[in-house]
Amino acid sequence: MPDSATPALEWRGVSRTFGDVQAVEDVSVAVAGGSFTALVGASGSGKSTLLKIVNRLVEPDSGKVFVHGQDTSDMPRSVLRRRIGYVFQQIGLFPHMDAGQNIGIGARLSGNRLPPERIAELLELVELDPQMAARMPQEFSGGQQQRIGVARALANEPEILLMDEPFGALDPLTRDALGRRVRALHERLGLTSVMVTHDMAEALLLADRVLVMDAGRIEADETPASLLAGRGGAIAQAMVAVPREQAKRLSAVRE
Ligand SMILES: Nc1ncnc2c1ncn2[C@@H]1O[C@H](COP(=O)(O)OP(=O)(O)OP(=O)(O)O)[C@@H](O)[C@H]1O
Repeated sequence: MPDSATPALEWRGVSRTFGDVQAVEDVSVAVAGGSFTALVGASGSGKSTLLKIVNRLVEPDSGKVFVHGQDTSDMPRSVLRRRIGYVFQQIGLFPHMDAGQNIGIGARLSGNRLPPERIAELLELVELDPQMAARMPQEFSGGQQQRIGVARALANEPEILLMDEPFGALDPLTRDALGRRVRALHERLGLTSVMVTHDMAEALLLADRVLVMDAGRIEADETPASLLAGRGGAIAQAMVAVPREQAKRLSAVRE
């Protein structure tokens, strides 16, 4: 039975190569239930692969993933994916399906149908008008589309929400607002969330814990406060320096 001492999610000695590329190398991390973790790193550092291994979009070469102490390699993929909501990079809505059908796709794939009232409830959860269920994806802005992506990920009432660069394609204002909304939803629904981002400022502002990846390995595992106090090593500090330098340069701008 799950209990609060068992991590909600754990990678244990997980590795994966693609040809000559070591995408993920011997990663062991345990994520506490109810926490919001950011996975930060340069392009190609292995963040997406680490996330995809959780719901078995990618299988590891070695190592295992546990959800509430249960070995995921023993679970049918459909059962695993019902317990884990996944927000894809580049939104990934089906263009020929309306918003409601996109939100209900997980249920449909497992032979069920989400009732219209549940679709309306999910749209309201991400602060969209329930009347919008019949609109096609291209009739929404990028930020609204990504909110539909979040509603879709939450449709099965998952315990864990994985987000792969969810705000990557959005303008900074929308990105900031949506980040706050997602953090508020995380609290309200009692989720365990892991979010991949390139953006250290976003990670520092939204997460309880920041994992820094480099060349397939976790190079730092710190709280935002600890990173801002200078800990986590050279790679993490080089990433923290970017928003800090920008803030300094902005505060030096005079009329
Ligand atoms: N299906 C695949 N086939 C071949 N190589 C892959 C595949 N998926 C990932 N890789 C390689 O593994 C490495 C890690 O990729 P991954 O997508 O996990 O990195 P990332 O940190 O998420 O990058 P980004 O921030 O650009 O999305 C990269 O060198 C990538 O080219």
